[in-house]
Amino acid sequence: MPIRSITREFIGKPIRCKAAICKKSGEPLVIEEVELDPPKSWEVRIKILCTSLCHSDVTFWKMDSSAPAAKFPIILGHEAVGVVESVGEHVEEVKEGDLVVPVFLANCGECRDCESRKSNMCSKFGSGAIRDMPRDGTSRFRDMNGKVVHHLLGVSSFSQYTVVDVTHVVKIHHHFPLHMACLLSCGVSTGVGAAWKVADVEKGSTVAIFGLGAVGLAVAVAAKQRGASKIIGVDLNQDKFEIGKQFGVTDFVNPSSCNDKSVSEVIKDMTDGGADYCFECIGLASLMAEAFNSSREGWGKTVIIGVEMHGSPLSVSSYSILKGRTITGSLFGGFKPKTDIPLLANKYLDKELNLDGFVSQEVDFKDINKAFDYLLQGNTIRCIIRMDH
Ligand SMILES: NC(=O)c1ccc[n+]([C@@H]2O[C@H](COP(=O)([O-])OP(=O)(O)OC[C@H]3O[C@@H](n4cnc5c(N)ncnc54)[C@H](O)[C@@H]3O)[C@@H](O)[C@H]2O)c1
Ligand SMILES: [Zn+2]
Ligand SMILES: [Zn+2]
Repeated sequence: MPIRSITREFIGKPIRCKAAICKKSGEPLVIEEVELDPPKSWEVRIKILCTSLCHSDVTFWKMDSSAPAAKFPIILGHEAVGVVESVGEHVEEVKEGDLVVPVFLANCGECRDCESRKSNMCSKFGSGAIRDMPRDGTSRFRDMNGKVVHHLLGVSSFSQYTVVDVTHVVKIHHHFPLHMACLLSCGVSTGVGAAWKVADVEKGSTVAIFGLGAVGLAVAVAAKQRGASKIIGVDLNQDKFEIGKQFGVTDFVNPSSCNDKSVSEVIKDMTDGGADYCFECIGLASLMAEAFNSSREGWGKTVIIGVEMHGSPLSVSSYSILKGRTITGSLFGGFKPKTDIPLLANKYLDKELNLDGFVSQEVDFKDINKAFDYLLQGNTIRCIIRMDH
């Protein structure tokens, strides 16, 4: 049976499937059977075909169990592609068999923010139901003892099936390559959007990217496509220079080889006073400040993409801001998922945007913990997790 096909026998009923459950902060995921309810009104049940590990999953995985936002057991995973198995009442946008990308950011299309050109922060459903379903705050997953298992970021893709609110679902062309669709679900779209929509990088500009994971490399690809003259990668992993060159990185700074200078001083020297655009794609407040300090006085713009791993506050000098530098941030690169993912998909198909090279490993679902090992060891860009069905 082709993997994309769906069976109709569970429509309207709970379905039993395998999910990788995170039972405690920082512990390996455990693959177990769960029961998943049918979709309620405005919800979509999706058969996940493949998923991948974004650093934000690791941040939630590591979150201290005593943190107010922490809820265990939980099903992580928010970068994925799948096929619609069934839909709840009022769902007209997608139907059984459609290929869809679930996204952590809601896009209702009707609220003030969704209607504004200036925002992608859907104010009706918020910036991601961090836990459980956005409309009623309950979970659709239970373990075999009937105990609730929580959702993450409105997606929970580390499961053979998941239920997602329709505002978090984007339909894509049925023949679109699965791995690429998976990448567009979070990391790659986020990086491209940050460069194109948030920073609006222009031809000839200088760019500094802190962190050359999938997100940072996507910033590089997008900055190159806009004609940036210098794209400086900053990473502790020296191998990322050679890797980065394939994505448009032209220069490299390893913070551990800066001797007595700070990274920002080195970048200022390399850019005749500071980079036009700086991006933080790691998730550490100290590096967000360093990125900001690397930006040029007068017009330098810093975009925060990283999710601070420890929740630490950011401290920058107000005098630096007086000198005309700006600092901003974005979720999902400022893109509106429902309109911008299909646009990016078309740009990829039309060869206007080269997104090859992001998949560095593939593992079977049963080996999902290997994806965590690769990311923690720093030798991955994106690891695709193939779902078995
Ligand atoms: N804002 C959003 O919407 C959004 C979306 C996706 C990911 N993110 C965040 O973006 C960040 C990057 O995600 P990713 O999946 O590309 O991560 P990743 O782990 O794949 O890449 C991070 C890179 O940073 C480097 N690095 C780590 N610590 C460093 C340090 N102290 N100095 C220099 N380099 C260092 C690593 O070597 C690695 O190359 C994460 O914080 C993630 O949570 C945000
Ligand atoms: Zn992500
Ligand atoms: Zn909205």
